[in-house]
Amino acid sequence: MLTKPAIHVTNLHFRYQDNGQELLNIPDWQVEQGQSLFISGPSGSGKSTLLNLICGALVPTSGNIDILGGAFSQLRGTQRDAKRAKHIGVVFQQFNLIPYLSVRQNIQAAAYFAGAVKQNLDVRLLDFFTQLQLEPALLDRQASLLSVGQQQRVAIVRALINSPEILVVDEPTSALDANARDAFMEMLLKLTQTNKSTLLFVSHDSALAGYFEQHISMAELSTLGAESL
Ligand SMILES: Nc1ncnc2c1ncn2[C@@H]1O[C@H](COP(=O)(O)OP(=O)(O)OP(=O)(O)O)[C@@H](O)[C@H]1O
Repeated sequence: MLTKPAIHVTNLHFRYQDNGQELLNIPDWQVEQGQSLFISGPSGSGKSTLLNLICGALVPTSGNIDILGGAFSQLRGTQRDAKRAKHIGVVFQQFNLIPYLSVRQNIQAAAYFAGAVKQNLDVRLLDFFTQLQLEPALLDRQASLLSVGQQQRVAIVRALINSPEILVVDEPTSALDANARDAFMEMLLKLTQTNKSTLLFVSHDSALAGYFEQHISMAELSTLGAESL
């Protein structure tokens, strides 16, 4: 059975308004559903920018990004926000938890923005906490009081709580030592496989590529489909 690609990028060009140079030029690129993909590239090559475009925090200067077979980057802001909340989980480099809210409130906020506060939210929360070896008592702790490792795991729970089809992860291991990094990667891969999510993971650390089914560099992305233009 043919399934629609999780992500389809066509003729994408991107430049920051206050920075004249074109940063991204991706002619034609698809990511299939369920795939785990590692995107590497040196610092400044546009990895975080690409993820921000895919999750709709930025819009292309020109070109299109479709998500799950439907328009995404072309949608108006609120529609795009709603589609992101429903279908895309994001783990940022700095985790971006809301510091003055409790862990539970941080996760509930993500469920709320997806438009469906699921009845079994608490059950799912506790299940994730068990899998990630997080104490349930942490649920009522203020997010600013968590250790870096705890913040990272809570950020994963928040990203996965709505069972998104697509999980986008930006360099989450830079603050970890080698053992903690390996444990984190195994946990992330296991959770995304259980969830059957498409995983996009960016890092400048090519040592992590072995965890993924596919690996592409930012330089290769710029040439995909170029011959057919
Ligand atoms: N808001 C912005 N306005 C203007 N330029 C920006 C902005 N954000 C990033 N840039 C520039 O765009 C380029 C790509 O940045 P980006 O953060 O996407 O790269 P990266 O590959 O993720 O880097 P790193 O591995 O260091 O995180 C850099 O030159 C950066 O200075």
